[in-house]
Amino acid sequence: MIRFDQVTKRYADGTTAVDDLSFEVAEGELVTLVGPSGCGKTTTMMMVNRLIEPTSGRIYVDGEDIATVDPVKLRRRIGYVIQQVGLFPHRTILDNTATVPALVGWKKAKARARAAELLDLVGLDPKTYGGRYPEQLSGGQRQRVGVARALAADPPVLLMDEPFGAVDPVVREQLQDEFLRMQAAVRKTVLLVTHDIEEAVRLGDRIAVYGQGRIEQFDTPGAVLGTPATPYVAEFVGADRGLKRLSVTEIEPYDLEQPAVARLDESAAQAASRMRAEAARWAVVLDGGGDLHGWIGLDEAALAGQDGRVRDLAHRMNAWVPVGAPLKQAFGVMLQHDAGWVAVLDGSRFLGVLTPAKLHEALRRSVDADAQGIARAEVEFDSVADA
Ligand SMILES: Nc1ncnc2c1ncn2[C@@H]1O[C@H](COP(=O)(O)OP(=O)(O)OP(=O)(O)O)[C@@H](O)[C@H]1O
Repeated sequence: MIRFDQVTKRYADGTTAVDDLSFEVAEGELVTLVGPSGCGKTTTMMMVNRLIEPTSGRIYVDGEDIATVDPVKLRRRIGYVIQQVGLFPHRTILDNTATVPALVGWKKAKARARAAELLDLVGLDPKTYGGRYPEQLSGGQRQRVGVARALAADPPVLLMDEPFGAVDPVVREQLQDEFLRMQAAVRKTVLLVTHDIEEAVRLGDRIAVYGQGRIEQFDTPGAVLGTPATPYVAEFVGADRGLKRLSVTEIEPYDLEQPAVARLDESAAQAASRMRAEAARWAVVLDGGGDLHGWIGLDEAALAGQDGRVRDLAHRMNAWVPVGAPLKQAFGVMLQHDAGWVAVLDGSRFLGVLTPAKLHEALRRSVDADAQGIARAEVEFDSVADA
């Protein structure tokens, strides 16, 4: 959908901002451009909507050489989101959002209806926020309006330059999540510039890691983290690679441990004897269909004995995550509930639990899989003890 063919940009003072760049972004793909300040990310992006012209080379959008397309017409097909959102201070949020459709000649009512729909899409109720002015919104809300506005004319391509850079980390994570949900629905072809490798990893289908004016590696987040192509990339990806990997490694059934199980309809004594046999101090409580009901401790089960029912003694289990969620989420839930383990569910069906040791093992498996170029399920090692 977007193709760079040997593109070089040299500024008048001799600075080579982008040097012989070739890469391709597929339709519906989200590619993040990441690298240190001054490496040429913004220059790359601004050449796509012809705010900057390349010195040599060609750029194609949807198969068309953009040098032959009128820049104004080109920009109508390309949404642009920047960090300083640049909303018009004297126009309402609704009118700000409707700017581009109005420019391209939509009727006012249609443009506004579209704007309201988009505000809704980015999580701002148009009834509440549509009539406000930019200064009456928080930074994060303004950023969302910026995204809504860029999408208003339904462009197939979206360029985003540090779109979440101006907000605090908590809001940023929230905006990133919302953006991913939205992108799953609208499937734009997106180029997104960031200097934050964590953001690049969370958002990108693929990541272009920039060195000085060049792409050092262009690959999936897992590959960039797992097998950096050059020492430079390894350095950039950083020492806390394990932590970053937590956000991209998904929980699989083979990562899980099978704990002792108590049945909802059995007696506490039965449950206690099974826990003793398995040297377990607690058991998960499942119903007849294998759905998670909660958990029960050995001591309380033993104390209640024959007269106690598991059903009456079970505690609610709030520390759970769906299978396929990133390890980071499981880790977060563990910390949030101060729990030594989290249950992993497929819908409501119980699959197993993730303990800190299993989490560590899953991470190691992921590192080894990338190093050996095989699937994570195929990695074999003995136990966490020899890690
Ligand atoms: N108009 C210009 N004239 C001369 N040099 C420029 C001009 N614009 C950018 N540069 C230089 O080109 C290089 C790449 O700049 P660019 O803005 O693309 O980097 P970036 O990776 O987006 O950086 P940042 O993350 O700081 O925004 C830098 O060395 C910059 O100083």
